[in-house]
Amino acid sequence: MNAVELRSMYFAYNEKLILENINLSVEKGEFLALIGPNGSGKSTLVKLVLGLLRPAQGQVFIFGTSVDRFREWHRLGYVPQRAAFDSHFPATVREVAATGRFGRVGLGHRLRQEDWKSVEEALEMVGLLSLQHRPLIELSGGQQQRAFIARALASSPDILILDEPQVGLDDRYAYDFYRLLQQLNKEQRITIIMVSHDVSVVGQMAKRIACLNRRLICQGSPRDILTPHNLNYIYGTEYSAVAGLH
Ligand SMILES: Nc1ncnc2c1ncn2[C@@H]1O[C@H](COP(=O)(O)OP(=O)(O)OP(=O)(O)O)[C@@H](O)[C@H]1O
Repeated sequence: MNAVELRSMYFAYNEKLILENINLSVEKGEFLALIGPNGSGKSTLVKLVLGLLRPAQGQVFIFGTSVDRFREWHRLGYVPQRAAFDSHFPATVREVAATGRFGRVGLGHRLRQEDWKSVEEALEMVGLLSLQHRPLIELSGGQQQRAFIARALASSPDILILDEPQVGLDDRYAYDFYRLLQQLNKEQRITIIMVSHDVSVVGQMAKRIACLNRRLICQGSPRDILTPHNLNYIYGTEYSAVAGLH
């Protein structure tokens, strides 16, 4: 059974076609990177997988169940684009991470000891346990980013979806962060779908890459996909030169 499957999926905003005939399967335990130029529909595709948007045509399945009938949303952890965060949210790091647990226990229910244990484990994983009682607004941008990753991990998800998570992370944390993602994928078998522009990182980490530009223009192993020809097509010549792929 696939973790995620999109079948002949179309999506439009106000009659403007954004995604066209998308067929994409993500196997359980896979690490898939989604790349494509600005405005190519990557975040939109992610929102369709999360059930936040509904396709105009076609189907989305999560663990074999159509999104219309899927109820186990706590099995999906989501780290949205940084711009979507409200960094003035008046809460501590621990409280922010704990909000991720409510998908599992249900809103309005109290977190029990084992739930707090999962929250603390998530904070430990992202290296924020020692800062857990600090207000989020007192943290650096990179630390805030890690707090939101802890929130996604607090529900012990089977699928982790990250939309350009590296934006705002400085190099030191980016390295730890990518190591963490690999650990989660390899040791805990969490399926990862990551939207990223960082071609060199994607090439090292992802098992498979899908390139989007309204349609799915190619998918395959990093070796097959990250060719100068494809990168020129997706991003233009300068980009592939910067990425050192010539
Ligand atoms: N709420 C919305 N209403 C109307 N159009 C939208 C909306 N959100 C996104 N779009 C449009 O849909 C297209 C795809 O946007 P999307 O954010 O999915 O692209 P993306 O590949 O994630 O881009 P980026 O790399 O810049 O983050 C863009 O043309 C965008 O302007």
